[in-house]
This record gives sequence, C-alpha cells and structure tokens, in this order.
Amino acid sequence: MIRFEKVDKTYPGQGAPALDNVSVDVEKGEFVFLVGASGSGKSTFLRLVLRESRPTSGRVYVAGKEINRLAGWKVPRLRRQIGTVFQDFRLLPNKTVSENVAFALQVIGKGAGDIKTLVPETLEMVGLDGKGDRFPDELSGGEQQRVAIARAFVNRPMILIADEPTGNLDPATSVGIMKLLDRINRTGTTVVMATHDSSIVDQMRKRVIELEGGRVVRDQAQGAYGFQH
Ligand SMILES: Nc1ncnc2c1ncn2[C@@H]1O[C@H](COP(=O)(O)OP(=O)(O)OP(=O)(O)O)[C@@H](O)[C@H]1O
Repeated sequence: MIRFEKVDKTYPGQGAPALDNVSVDVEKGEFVFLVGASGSGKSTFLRLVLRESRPTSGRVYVAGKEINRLAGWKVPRLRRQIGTVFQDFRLLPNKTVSENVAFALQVIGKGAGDIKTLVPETLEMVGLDGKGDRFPDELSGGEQQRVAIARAFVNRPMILIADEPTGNLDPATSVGIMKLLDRINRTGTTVVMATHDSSIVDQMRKRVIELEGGRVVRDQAQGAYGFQH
C-alpha cells in the first residue's frame, strides 16, 4: 500500500537530510507506528505519502503508483484516498459536527443523499451519536478528535495518516482514540501514526518503525516504543 525505495529528502538550504535512504513497505491493512525524537523525520515521511513534499531521490509508491510521477491533476484523487488526522484537530469552528464531516464529502462532489446516510453512520461509529448539532468549542478535546477522525474516515479512505493524534489528550482519552483507530484499521484501512506517546505504543503492540536522524534504525513487528528484545 505504501512503499519507500531508497528515499532521501533534503530540504533546500539544509545540510543534513530529513530522510536518509529510507526503504519501507507497508502492506494493505497494516497498523504502523512511526516513532523517533523530534526532528527525526516522521512528519517528512507522512508528507511524502501525501505528496505534499517530494523526495530528493528514491521512489515513493502509494497503492502501486509512483506518486512523484503522478500528474498534478491526479494529486487530489490520491489525497482523497488518504484520510488525515492531526494533533490540533483542525475542525472548522463555525460549522457543526455534522457540517464538519459533511464538508469532507461535499468537497469531493458527493450527493446530498449519500451525505445524509454517511454522516450519521460515521458519527455513530466514532461514538458521537446525538452530538451532530454541537459546535467544536462545545466538545471536549477527545470528542473534537473523534470529529476529526469521522471527517477523515467518512469517505472510507484506503489509508489513514495520523500525526500525533493523542498529543493534546490525557491518557484515558487517548486510549479511547486508539480504540477507535484500531477499529478503523480492522475495516481494512491501513493506518500510519506518528507519535511520541510511549504508553500507547507499548499497549498496542503494533509494527514500530523508528527513525533517527532521518534513517530507519528499527522496524519491528509488535514492537514497543523503545527497543526491547
Ligand atoms: N519545510 C522544511 N524546511 C526545512 N527543513 C525542514 C522542513 N521541514 C522539516 N525540516 C527539517 O527536517 C528534519 C525532520 O523534520 P520532521 O518535521 O520530519 O521531524 P519529526 O520527526 O516529524 O519531528 P516532530 O516530532 O518534532 O514533529 C528536521 O531537521 C527539520 O528541521
């Protein structure tokens, strides 16, 4: 589903590469944690998957296509197949919960009929049944992140990218969010999550890819946050 082949990324004017000879293969349906110190290259990795950034050398494939060679007009179609969730939720403050989720469908041209069924169905799935008419500032942080996940998942993307999704949440709320991401993963969606949250990684026991100075220094099935034999 996601394949990096000898990917280097050096930002203009930077001496050291943000990614250095990264080769990684993520299969359809996998759940992968990307870990590593601040500045190790996690966000750069995620940006390359979205083609928000391009490799300096090497190849990035998503769903079998080398995305650096994708024509510009095909990039929106690629991004539609990838849901994104961030630490800071990024909801539209002047739209209700339902409108935030519906908006993701409107921008990709879904009809009113589809929207009417998909939005409540997805809100129920993320545990926000009955909260569709609230505004983001009337919700807790955990609930706001659930809205963001509903918005990312409402068109059933192949891949869900989560960059520090529990970074602003307390430990108990974070566990609920991880249960939800796990549930989404069980529907067949490939999940790649960058995180500093060691207790979450240790509890989930999924594949762990660790970056250090832009290099993959560990790629371990059912791994922990720190290396353990
Ligand atoms: N737009 C940019 N221009 C120049 N350098 C950049 C840019 N974005 C990232 N970098 C550099 O690339 C390296 C990797 O950064 P990246 O944001 O990928 O790390 P990260 O692991 O996601 O960090 P964090 O955990 O703090 O989000 C860092 O040295 C950073 O300073």
